[in-house]
Amino acid sequence: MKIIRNGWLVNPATATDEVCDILINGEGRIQEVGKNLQHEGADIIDASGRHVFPGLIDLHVHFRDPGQEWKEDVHTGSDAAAKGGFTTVCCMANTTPVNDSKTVTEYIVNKARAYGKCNVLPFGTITGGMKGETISAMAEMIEAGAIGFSDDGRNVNNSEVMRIALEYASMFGAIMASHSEDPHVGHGGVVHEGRYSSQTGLKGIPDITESLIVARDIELARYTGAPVHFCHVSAGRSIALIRQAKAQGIPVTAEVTPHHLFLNDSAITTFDTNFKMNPPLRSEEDRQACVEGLLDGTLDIIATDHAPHAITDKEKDFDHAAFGVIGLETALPIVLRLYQQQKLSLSALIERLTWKPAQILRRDHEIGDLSAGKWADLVIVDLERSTTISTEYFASKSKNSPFIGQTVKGLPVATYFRGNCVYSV
Ligand SMILES: NC(=O)N[C@@H](CC(=O)O)C(=O)O
Ligand SMILES: [Zn+2]
Ligand SMILES: [Zn+2]
Repeated sequence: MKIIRNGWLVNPATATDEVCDILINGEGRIQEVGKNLQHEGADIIDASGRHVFPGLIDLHVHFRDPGQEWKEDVHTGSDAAAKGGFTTVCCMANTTPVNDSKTVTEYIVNKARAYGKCNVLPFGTITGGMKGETISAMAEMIEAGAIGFSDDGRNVNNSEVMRIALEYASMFGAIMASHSEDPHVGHGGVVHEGRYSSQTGLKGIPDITESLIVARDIELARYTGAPVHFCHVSAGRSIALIRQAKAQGIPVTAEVTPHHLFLNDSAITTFDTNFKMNPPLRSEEDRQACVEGLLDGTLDIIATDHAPHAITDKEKDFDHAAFGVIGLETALPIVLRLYQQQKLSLSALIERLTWKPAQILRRDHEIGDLSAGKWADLVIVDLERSTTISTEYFASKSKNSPFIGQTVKGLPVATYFRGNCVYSV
């Protein structure tokens, strides 16, 4: 038994926002939450002066396992998650081979379970081989532990394939995550099409590359009644469409990344390839629309799109460098700025990293909530602790962060997964 003593508990699921104790049983579940809890022989973890949040949940990471383990693997990805305060992450299927079978799904689930630092819940592909042509073996992947489907990294171009996939996946209650990118509009682009693409001469990807497919998938969700989740929304136009769809009762949800909330395309004038990702950093107006969308609930959750790449993939000229940035270790302190700037209450912010993603995952009966009976997945945070992010900061195998050099405040000091300490400073 353990008692997390005197931490300031922020638990959005129960609207708890006060100092209390958490008693954890030998199974790793919460026995009781309350004031001055006592239990003979329990280990006491002093959290006074610290905050306690449910373990963070990330609906969008790339762990490169199997196939590109030099960039990341399930173990180092789990280490990065634990360091960032995440106890559940959902890994995308664009591995080598892609996860379009129960074999790959089982491999990931078993490796993550054996390591035991966090839940790693795999996405399977929407289409066989991620080729966009045929529906993948969804039923067998669900049975093996997949939580949803996505061809993330690639758009599903054929609208009929997407329509059938939505209908089929909805029978399992699985998430269908749309990497919305028209393959032709802005093809070959590397940065947002606008002032800075002209200035730098880099080929642009316009905002409509995203919003055209967001519009299509909203129509598919409306027509089929099957829910669609939008990955890494970056453009103001997409957000306007999602807002309108939600007002009409169409079943859509959406995520936004820390980098699209806090960076804009002016960063690319440095030609630093750690600012290259897909979708690209967009204009300041788009960035502000992302913040607005998060504040008004159009964008439901924050997800990192943690996309590790080796130095050799990034130390290239801008046109040839890989798309993607890591995010697990920096997400919490970066988005805490919204609280520090008084744009969002701490509880409302933490809800977007815990309770809301648990609901989208349909796992809210067991995670994302620190109540009696739930898993003791939690993070203890020192809101005053600060650091300047450097390459040494990362537990991830890759160092491709756009936040290197930035000073952040509010860091995890300990992470508990199923009652076990998996990270501490
Ligand atoms: N976001 C990225 O720039 N890259 C991702 C793919 C993706 O999320 O679309 C990757 O797998 O590297
Ligand atoms: Zn994507
Ligand atoms: Zn991704």
